[in-house]
Amino acid sequence: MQTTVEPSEIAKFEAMAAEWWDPEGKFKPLHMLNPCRLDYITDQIAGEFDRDLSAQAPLEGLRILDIGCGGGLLCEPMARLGATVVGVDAAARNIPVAQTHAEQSGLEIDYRHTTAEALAEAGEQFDVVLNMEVVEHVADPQDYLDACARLLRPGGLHVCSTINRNPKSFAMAIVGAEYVMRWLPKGTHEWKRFITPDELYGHLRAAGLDPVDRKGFVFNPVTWRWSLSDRDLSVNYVTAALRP
Ligand SMILES: C[S@@+](CC[C@H](N)C(=O)[O-])C[C@H]1O[C@@H](n2cnc3c(N)ncnc32)[C@H](O)[C@@H]1O
Ligand SMILES: [Mg+2]
Repeated sequence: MQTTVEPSEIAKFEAMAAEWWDPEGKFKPLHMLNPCRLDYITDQIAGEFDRDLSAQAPLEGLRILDIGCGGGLLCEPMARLGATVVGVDAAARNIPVAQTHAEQSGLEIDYRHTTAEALAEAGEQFDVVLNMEVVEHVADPQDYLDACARLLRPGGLHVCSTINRNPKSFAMAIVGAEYVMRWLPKGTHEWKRFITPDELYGHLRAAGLDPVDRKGFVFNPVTWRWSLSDRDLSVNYVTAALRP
């Protein structure tokens, strides 16, 4: 079977699997980004599915796939909000780490070691596909996004974040994050795998989705916080797209 998994990329995540839930560990950047990206994700879901986020379990009844879920940093808050969550990762070692943490948190999440292609082949369908910080690690972004799009039911929402490709993103996401701040192990990201927002919109459209929104994730070194930006998509950014 054709696979969009890049073995050298998966090996990097296998080696870091034990650190997923350490806020000061190798996934510190994702822990810092989590509140900001959760705001974006929940707002998009609430808008698309007409949910009141102040309700008790606002995402109840929604079936959400977190593709490339890692340790489950997004699966857990989604499950807490009442969604039925399937977390899938191509790195086998992430799965027991995610499962153990969910059990300790008293959450029921269906974690699986598989791929988007295999799920699509099996005919699985979701209301929402979360695809956060994965597309810059796959073998072929278009083939991968084609499979992700097939996993959405008509009217479904696809949220996808990645890193832009330009001199600034090289300075910030690679030199800054890996060499200066040492937030990430050296070699975590390859600049040539980064994707511009227009390229990503092109891939999403080619996969049969309608892009409806994109925003930047911007880090403020003074407040030490991430926030959403309408204008600055120069490094980290997120998109929302719908399956017609
Ligand atoms: C940077 S991490 C992001 C984890 C999670 N989405 C988050 O944002 O917290 C990328 C994850 O994607 C997984 N991955 C890479 N390529 C994949 C593929 N083709 N299919 C499924 N998962 C993949 C890696 O194993 C890793 O766990
Ligand atoms: Mg990444």
